[in-house]
This record gives sequence, C-alpha cells and structure tokens, in this order.
Amino acid sequence: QFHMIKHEDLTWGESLGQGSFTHIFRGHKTDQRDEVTHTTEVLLKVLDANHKNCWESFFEAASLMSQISHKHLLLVYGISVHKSKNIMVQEFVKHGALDLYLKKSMSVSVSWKLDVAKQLACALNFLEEKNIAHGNICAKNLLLAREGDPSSDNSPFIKLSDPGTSMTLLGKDVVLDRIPWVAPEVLDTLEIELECDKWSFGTTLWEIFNNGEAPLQGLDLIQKQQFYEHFSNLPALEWTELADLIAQCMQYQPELRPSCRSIIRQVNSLITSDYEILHATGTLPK
Ligand SMILES: N#Cc1ccc(Nc2nc(N)cc(-n3cnc(CCO)c3)n2)cc1
Repeated sequence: QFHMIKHEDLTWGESLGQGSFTHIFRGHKTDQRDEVTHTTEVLLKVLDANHKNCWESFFEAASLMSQISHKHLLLVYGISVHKSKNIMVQEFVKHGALDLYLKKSMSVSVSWKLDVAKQLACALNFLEEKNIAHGNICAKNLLLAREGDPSSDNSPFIKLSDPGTSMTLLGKDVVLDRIPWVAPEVLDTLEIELECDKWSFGTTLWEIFNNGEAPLQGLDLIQKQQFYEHFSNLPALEWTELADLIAQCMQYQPELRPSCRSIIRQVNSLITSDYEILHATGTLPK
C-alpha cells in the first residue's frame, strides 16, 4: 500500500531537527515521467537506526495517512528503505511546524487562530467519519502550508502530520511526557480511540491560544502523572466560551467529550462572536 522510492532518487539537504525516534531533513526527490525528470522538494523523515524495531509502526502511521486523502492531511509520497535507514518521504510544507511558528511570530490574530482551529476540527471530523484515530494531535504536528497575512487578508492553511510511531511502542516515559496531549485513559489502556483525539484537540486549542507555549512544560514525569491522578485541568483562558470548549474536550470521561460536528459548530460560533470583533478592533459593535 506504499509507493517505494529508490534511494538514488533522493537528495539530502539540511537537518531540520527531530521528533520521537526520528530525524527530519529537507531534501528533493526526482522521478522520471515519460523521459521528463521532475524534481520535488520533500521532507525526509528518518527512523533512528536504534529503533529499527519500530519500523512497522513508523510506516503504519504513514500508510494511515496515505490510504486517505484530504486537503488538511499531509501528503506522504512514499517510503524508501536503504541499508538500515527507514525513510518516509513527505510533501515539504512551506512554513513548518505550527508550535515553532507561533512562538516566533507573536502577532497572529484571534481570527487567524480560530481559522486554524476550524481546519484542525475539519481534519478530525474527516478522520472520525472514517473511524480513524490519529493519536498524536498537537501543535508540533500541525504544519503551516500558508501563512496568511492580515494585510492581504488571506488566511492560514494547515496540514495535519502523520502520528509518528505509535506510543504503545515508544514506552511509558514517552506516553507520560505527552501529558497533557495524551488522553488520560490511554495511560491505562495504551489504546488510541476516537475520543482521544478530542482530548488532544482541547490541548492543542490551548497551545494555539497561548502562542505555542507548551502546557505543563515545567513539570517532570511524576508531576505530569499526578496532574491526571488529581483530575487536574489546564489553566482556563480568559475567553470563557473558548475555555468552555477546551474543558468539554478535556473531560476525563471519554464518552462526555463532544462530537466533531459539535466542535465545528462551537468553533464557528466563536468565529462569529462579538469577542472576535472586540479583539480584532478593540471596540464592540454599536
Ligand atoms: N525553518 C523551517 C522549516 C522547517 C520545516 C518545514 N517543512 C516541514 N514539512 C513537513 N512535511 C514536516 C515538517 N516538520 C517540522 N517538524 C516536524 C516534526 C514534528 O512533526 C515535521 N516540516 C518548513 C520550514
């Protein structure tokens, strides 16, 4: 179910950092189509050689993304296996991971953030309709394809990245470190269900409206585990309706979390609410 890409068709560029057990590089892929050579800029995601045993899960995560296509899901061109290197070849998304972008540019507007939230909710709704749980929703896994700028009033455009290697293989400490993105029930079951993505949506909303600041970042793994043991909640944002939506998503009982349809409806009403106008203009309509 995967397009296999020959290693010699890949050229490697600079390292762009790392994820869980992976390294990412800028690069290019060439392919011959009826005598014409096409060169495409790509993102090369390499599974660490010392985690070779995760290669099935690494590719499983990618194949999940390549079986379905949606405008807000990252495009995976294929995989390349060369000697001990397992490589996933992804479309190169122009502005990279959203968490870094938000930390860098503190000037994005409330409507910009709500637009991103709505796009993520649509991607989740699409996955829910296919009964596919992503399992790693977070700002780091939202890629910014288009910045959108206030002047020309064109809006941002995001793509949801692959979930990466399944947490169940990554070990307990990785799962604990993903608190508060990982739903509490996952710590017991290590199973990812659709409801888990709703919890993570709430955490990601919190991140977006805190300019990419990671929640609970100062806590160690024990303190993170206690955060769930004490049924704690993230600090509420001052915008009450937004804080309510986050709280609905981050309910400890999975069955009480809202459906994606409800999430989309609530994000839409935030978009049309006065707060949005007040925040954008500093005054309420007469
Ligand atoms: N400066 C800069 C810059 C860096 C990266 C990109 N592009 C891109 N394209 C992708 N397909 C995936 C990622 N990516 C980034 N971080 C992760 C790991 C967490 O998911 C994945 N970045 C564009 C500009």
